[in-house]
Amino acid sequence: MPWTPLFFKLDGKKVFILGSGEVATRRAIRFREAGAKVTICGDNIQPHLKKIGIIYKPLEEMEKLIKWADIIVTASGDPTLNEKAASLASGKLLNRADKPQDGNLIVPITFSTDDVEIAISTHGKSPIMARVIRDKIKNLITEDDILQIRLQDYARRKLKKTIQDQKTRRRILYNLSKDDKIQAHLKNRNLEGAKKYVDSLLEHVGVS
Ligand SMILES: C[C@@]1(CC(=O)O)c2cc3[nH]c(cc4nc(cc5[nH]c(cc(n2)[C@H]1CCC(=O)O)[C@@](C)(CC(=O)O)[C@@H]5CCC(=O)O)C(CC(=O)O)=C4CCC(=O)O)c(CCC(=O)O)c3CC(=O)O
Ligand SMILES: NC(=O)C1=CN([C@@H]2O[C@H](COP(=O)(O)OP(=O)(O)OC[C@H]3O[C@@H](n4cnc5c(N)ncnc54)[C@H](O)[C@@H]3O)[C@@H](O)[C@H]2O)C=CC1
Repeated sequence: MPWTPLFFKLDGKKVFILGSGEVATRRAIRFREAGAKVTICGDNIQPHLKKIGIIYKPLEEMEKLIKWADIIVTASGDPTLNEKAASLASGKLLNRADKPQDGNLIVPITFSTDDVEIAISTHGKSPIMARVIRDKIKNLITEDDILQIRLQDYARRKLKKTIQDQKTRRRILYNLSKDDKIQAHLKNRNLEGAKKYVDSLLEHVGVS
């Protein structure tokens, strides 16, 4: 399988989107919300996109814009035009919304909270099923899991400051993740109590 999932920091990245229909608009909003500089070529200019800083350019500038961009999205309804843009984008990050297997970037369906982010792809086989599976997984994540993430974050920050050896930090963190008293605190939604208990445990190993 030539694909691997990654989380990519889009802040400041330059994105060129060909097309201005449903899919192009969805991509533009998603990339813009992640902090990218987004330019679109298309005939369906939408004022609300301009308001969030998405720039519209005429199709004649496509070649120049593809050179400028870090990421190119082909999402027009014209297969020949999409093909042309894709060939100009050779060597760059390319999302073929129209022909996924010919690009090198797939936009997965996601679900995120402050603490966890989940992305699902069916390798372009069924976006509808990607959504169904995303919703199933979403329902499996409990409040305990979220609190446990916050507690691990608390403990590992503390450990990183005081314990040099990563393998030792790892062992302690695994133990904390299985600790019955921590789990009881988290069941009672008592994150502060769990943190205090972690503080007391860490004091025993010389971490304060
Ligand atoms: C490869 C990918 C493009 C990429 O990487 O950019 C891709 C490709 C294609 N989708 C097509 C069709 C549909 N896509 C949707 C919906 C979504 N599609 C999304 C992602 C992706 N779609 C990527 C792969 C994700 C994966 O790997 O699973 C979602 C998850 C995210 C998003 O788009 O933001 C979003 C859910 C949004 C939500 O639910 O919130 C629906 C449903 C609907 O519209 O209601 C339909 C109609 C039903 C159907 O066709 O299944 C066609 C045309 C096929 C044809 O010609 O008939 C192609 C091209 C092709 O397959 O050739
Ligand atoms: N990734 C995804 O989730 C999906 C991908 N698709 C694929 O993406 C393509 C676009 O889908 P939608 O946005 O739903 O279609 P749409 O019909 O809403 O938009 C197509 C856009 O392309 C523009 N366009 C068409 N021919 C053009 C030309 N010669 N020059 C300039 N602009 C031109 C149209 O003006 C329009 O803005 C589809 O052809 C399909 O292959 C379709 C549905 C979902």
